[in-house]
Amino acid sequence: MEETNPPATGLVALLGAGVMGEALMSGLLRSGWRPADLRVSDRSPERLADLQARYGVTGLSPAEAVAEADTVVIAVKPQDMTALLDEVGPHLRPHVLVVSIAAGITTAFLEQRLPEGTAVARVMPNTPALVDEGMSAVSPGAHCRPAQVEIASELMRGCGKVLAVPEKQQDAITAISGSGPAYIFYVVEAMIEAGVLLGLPRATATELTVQTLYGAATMLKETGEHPTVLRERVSSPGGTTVTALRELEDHKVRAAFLRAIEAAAVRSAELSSGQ
Ligand SMILES: NC(=O)C1=CN([C@@H]2O[C@H](COP(=O)(O)OP(=O)(O)OC[C@H]3O[C@@H](n4cnc5c(N)ncnc54)[C@H](O)[C@@H]3O)[C@@H](O)[C@H]2O)C=CC1
Ligand SMILES: O=C(O)[C@@H]1CCC=N1
Repeated sequence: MEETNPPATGLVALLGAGVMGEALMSGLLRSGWRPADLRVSDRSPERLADLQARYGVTGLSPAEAVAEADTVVIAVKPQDMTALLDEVGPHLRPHVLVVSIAAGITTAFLEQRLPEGTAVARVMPNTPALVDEGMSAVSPGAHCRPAQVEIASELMRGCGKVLAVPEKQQDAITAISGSGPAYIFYVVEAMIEAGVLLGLPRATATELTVQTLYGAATMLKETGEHPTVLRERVSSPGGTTVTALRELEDHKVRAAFLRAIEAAAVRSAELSSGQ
């Protein structure tokens, strides 16, 4: 039989199979890992049974899941991290790589709660991983070798793009690309509401908005043009676009984005201290 599993990750344990855990797991399965390469754990037995039924993966307790794992991916909420680390720490294999995707949780936080010398990597992914269009940023901890950064990157490449970054950038990255899909969905909601306000059927307003977003994102990605250039091309002198943009400027929408994203980064930095 053809060997499709990238061997570097070895057996992967996923702890916490909620929104992001499932996105990552399904990305791995779509990109060559087999159900037998994965051990999955979730606090909710119903959730675990559902994932076992849909993906054919093996569901276990956290301690059982990590016992034979070469790579452990932790995808629980930051508030659940300490209890989980205490539970699995004694069961980790000596040369394991621990990859955490929890917002705000630093590699130092993880290293302090895991056996001395454990290799950890901090990763910030986002939900478009569900459709293989994720954006992940990977940072190594003190004991994580370059080859292990590559293993963490390989895991994330299963569902999108990956950047290796210094850890000091992670709070800003969490605020931009980690939380970013929510800001875009929020803008989309507002545009659809505006269409409905103008009398369009909701389905029509939705189709117009979603395709416009998709087209604009594709232009940004494929042309490599600066967004200002692309925006100016839409704005005819004395026309509709510039009239709308003046309203956005009057309502300080750009300043609101700056404030909002700054607040998200501050919140990310707070999460390691358990607030
Ligand atoms: N949702 C998002 O857009 C993103 C989330 N993240 C991070 O990913 C992590 C997970 O977030 P979501 O998937 O949104 O949350 P979620 O609440 O959907 O999933 C967390 C899962 O962990 C399970 N869990 C909690 N404690 C556990 C334990 N001790 N053992 C096993 N399973 C346990 C829960 O039952 C739940 O299914 C968070 O740390 C978050 O900061 C990172 C990037 C994006
Ligand atoms: O809202 C949160 O805390 C997580 C991290 C990035 C996206 N969702």
